[in-house]
Amino acid sequence: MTHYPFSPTHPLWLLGCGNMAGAMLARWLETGLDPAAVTVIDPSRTEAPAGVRLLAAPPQGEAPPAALLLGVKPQIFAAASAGLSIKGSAIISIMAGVDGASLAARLPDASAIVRLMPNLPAALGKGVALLHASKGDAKAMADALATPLGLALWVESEALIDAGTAVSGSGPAFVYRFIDAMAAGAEKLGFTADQAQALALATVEGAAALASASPESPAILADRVASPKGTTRAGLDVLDEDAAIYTLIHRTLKAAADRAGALAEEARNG
Ligand SMILES: NC(=O)C1=CN([C@@H]2O[C@H](COP(=O)(O)OP(=O)(O)OC[C@H]3O[C@@H](n4cnc5c(N)ncnc54)[C@H](O)[C@@H]3O)[C@@H](O)[C@H]2O)C=CC1
Ligand SMILES: O=C(O)[C@@H]1CCC=N1
Repeated sequence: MTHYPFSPTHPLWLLGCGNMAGAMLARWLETGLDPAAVTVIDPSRTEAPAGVRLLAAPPQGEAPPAALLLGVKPQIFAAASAGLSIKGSAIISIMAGVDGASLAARLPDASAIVRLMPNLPAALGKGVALLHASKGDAKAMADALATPLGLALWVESEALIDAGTAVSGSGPAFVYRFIDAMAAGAEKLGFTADQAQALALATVEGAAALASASPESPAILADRVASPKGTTRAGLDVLDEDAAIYTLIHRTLKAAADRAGALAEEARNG
């Protein structure tokens, strides 16, 4: 169980609680966060986890929360945060792109601002949380929120949050695409759709688990699978032709990271 620095009199508010903030909240509650310490502000939710207060709009006339998690889309951040009273609160933003300077300009009364870039496997405690301190000191609070999500990693350079948004924030989608492509290939080789998906998923899960447990790098492990003149080498020769897979993944990550920069601009104009 994690010790969370929140209570009904020292609360955590979530502004926007959809896919990502919802996954984080589920994990926090599962690991000991007191639901009575949490308020979800989200106009399209009809229910919240047991014991969590649900509001359609920011409460008026209440003391500011200890921390406010920004879980809305970057494009609606400006509209959604208007009228929020957060004097002295710590802000934890999971929004892609929106930089610390924009957050500070929009929420000047915040005592501290942390950018936290999570990913969806956080729901299982197998996610990644990249963190960057933009203003003030909310390290202990942010650590308490990040650690139960999986790997928590602070970065000095804010640019690495955009880079990490591409690698670990968006990354699960790229891995899912690989699994889907492997399953589609397996179907073409004769497996049923169900068999193909099960094979692809179990292979990726097992390969990742072994890579985690092994002192060897993934590059070495690939060579371990490949017997000289065997089946794996024949397949790797296709993936490696003109560094095809490296080039494709680099272009994929670059496009995602560049989009984070563009989102920042859209949020500023939103
Ligand atoms: N989905 C993912 O895997 C990841 C998402 N993020 C970031 O998380 C944020 C949310 O993304 P998702 O959860 O995927 O989107 P989502 O659309 O599932 O969640 C956004 C939530 O904001 C709510 N909302 C809309 N207007 C609001 C308002 N005026 N006040 C309060 N709440 C309002 C919506 O009802 C919705 O529940 C984005 O900024 C995104 O960049 C970051 C990392 C990973
Ligand atoms: O696609 C997006 O913009 C968000 C940020 C990282 C994952 N989902």
